[in-house]
Amino acid sequence: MPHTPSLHAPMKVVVVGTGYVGLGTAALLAYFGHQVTGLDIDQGKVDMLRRGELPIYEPGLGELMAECGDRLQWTTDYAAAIPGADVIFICVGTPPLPSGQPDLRYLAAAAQDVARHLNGKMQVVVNKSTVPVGTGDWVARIIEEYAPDYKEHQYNVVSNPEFLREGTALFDSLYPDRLVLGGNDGAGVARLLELYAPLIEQDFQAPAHVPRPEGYTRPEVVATSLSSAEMIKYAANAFLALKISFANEIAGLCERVDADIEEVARGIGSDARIGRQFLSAGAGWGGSCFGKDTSALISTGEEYGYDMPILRAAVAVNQGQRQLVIAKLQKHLHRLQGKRVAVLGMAFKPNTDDLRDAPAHDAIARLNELGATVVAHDPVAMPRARREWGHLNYTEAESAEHALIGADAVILMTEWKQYTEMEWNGAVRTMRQPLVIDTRNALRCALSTGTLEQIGRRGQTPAPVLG
Ligand SMILES: NC(=O)C1=CN([C@@H]2O[C@H](COP(=O)(O)OP(=O)(O)OC[C@H]3O[C@@H](n4cnc5c(N)ncnc54)[C@H](O)[C@@H]3O)[C@@H](O)[C@H]2O)C=CC1
Ligand SMILES: O=C(O)[C@H]1O[C@H](OP(=O)(O)OP(=O)(O)OC[C@H]2O[C@@H](n3ccc(=O)[nH]c3=O)[C@H](O)[C@@H]2O)[C@H](O)[C@@H](O)[C@@H]1O
Repeated sequence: MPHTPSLHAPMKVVVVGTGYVGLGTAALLAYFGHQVTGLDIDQGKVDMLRRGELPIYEPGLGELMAECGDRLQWTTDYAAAIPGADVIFICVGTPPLPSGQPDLRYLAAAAQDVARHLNGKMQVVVNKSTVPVGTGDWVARIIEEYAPDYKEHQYNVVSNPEFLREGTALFDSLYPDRLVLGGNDGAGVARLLELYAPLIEQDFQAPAHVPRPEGYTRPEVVATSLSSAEMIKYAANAFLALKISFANEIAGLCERVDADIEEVARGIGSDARIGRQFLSAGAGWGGSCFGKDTSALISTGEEYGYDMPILRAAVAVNQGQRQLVIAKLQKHLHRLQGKRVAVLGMAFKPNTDDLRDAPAHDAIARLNELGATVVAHDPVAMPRARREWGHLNYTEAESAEHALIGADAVILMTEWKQYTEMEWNGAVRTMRQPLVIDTRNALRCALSTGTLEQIGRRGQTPAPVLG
């Protein structure tokens, strides 16, 4: 059934940067009935999008975009897109520099190009990229400097941080817990409240493939100053990262005292003050944001002479989890030189092709250093790994089952459903040595032969047979 957009007044929106966040934002706003132009400097990405192809893997995104029809356009041309826009979202990348601070050069370039083409009427520039506190004010200064006919108060900079997770981006965008809008003058925030009215009031027809969850009503609107909004984004990611690191630290102690982290996490998470989510022990957090954002917060503290020992510890525990994966292999195989190790999962988490700061990368790199032979598989990220992981030494397996044949060990790095639901007992029989390192505590079946090592749980040697 064709989607009927919300009855709220449509606006003209430009989304600068068509990565994970830009595409999610563009699709959401077009779905609500706004006229959206996605703008990127990468001609290849824009060409793909114009052909109806997606440059990233994100479940359901293609379907949602297809429902938006002509309300969604793509361009590389600032001069054509910016003058007519009511609202301009900046969603460019802010990757980490070796110092830990985010690299703001893409943001500066985008802000300058936006400023050059502002039209002299009230337009709102929204910063959705994750940026250090104070960056919104800096963007306002860039606009002041580069807008040809800048007049005080005509342009408004608002911070609207993004909280979506890759792999569940649409669900997170359509049914968020909160909407954070930070601005130093009410006009910009007021316009965003109008823009987001369908989301705030939840008066849109839920897409068939991303239904509204039972009991969900609406997001909480958190209106703040510009700098508080910027801080909220970093503090939220830092808290989630440290919650995982805490679970990993307790998991280490569980292994030593013969307790089970899965039981412990359930037991503490059922206290509503703690909450069940983000207590899964494993190979540690990865992805494009937790590492980058914890480092950025620590280095902002350093800038002000303010130490952040809790965050530094969360980062250190996370590094330890990555080494633990190899230590568990060594515990059973000892010298890894010449051993054949299968790695299942390359993306940093399931349902994405994103390889940024993926724990699998560090595992393969270390196995290379130790002289092991690596056979790797991922359901969607292998083509991307071919482009981005050329410095690593591994061969691709055509399937998970193929990866296991003749292997001395298999490491489950990413809990893709294909892997957790694989017929493990049959597959391990094709291995040279049936050693399974499940770094995500994702395998629920018991192995009839061999050894299963998990994180913070008792190993199974030999495992009890189920069924
Ligand atoms: N990936 C995620 O799940 C989330 C990311 N964020 C934040 O959102 C921001 C964007 O992240 P991603 O979407 O992952 O980035 P990305 O790296 O996937 O995409 C960034 C896009 O910006 C484009 N770009 C760079 N400079 C440009 C310019 N001057 N003009 C136009 N386009 C330009 C690039 O070509 C690229 O397509 C970052 O600050 C990130 O921390 C926030 C929440 C979630
Ligand atoms: O700023 C961002 O980019 C985003 O970062 C995270 O989202 P994302 O990185 O996509 O994925 P998560 O689901 O948070 O997982 C991050 C990492 O933590 C790991 N993780 C997650 C949960 C858990 O309990 N244990 C655990 O090890 C995952 O395997 C993954 O490597 C946040 O969850 C989003 O709210 C935020 O918008």
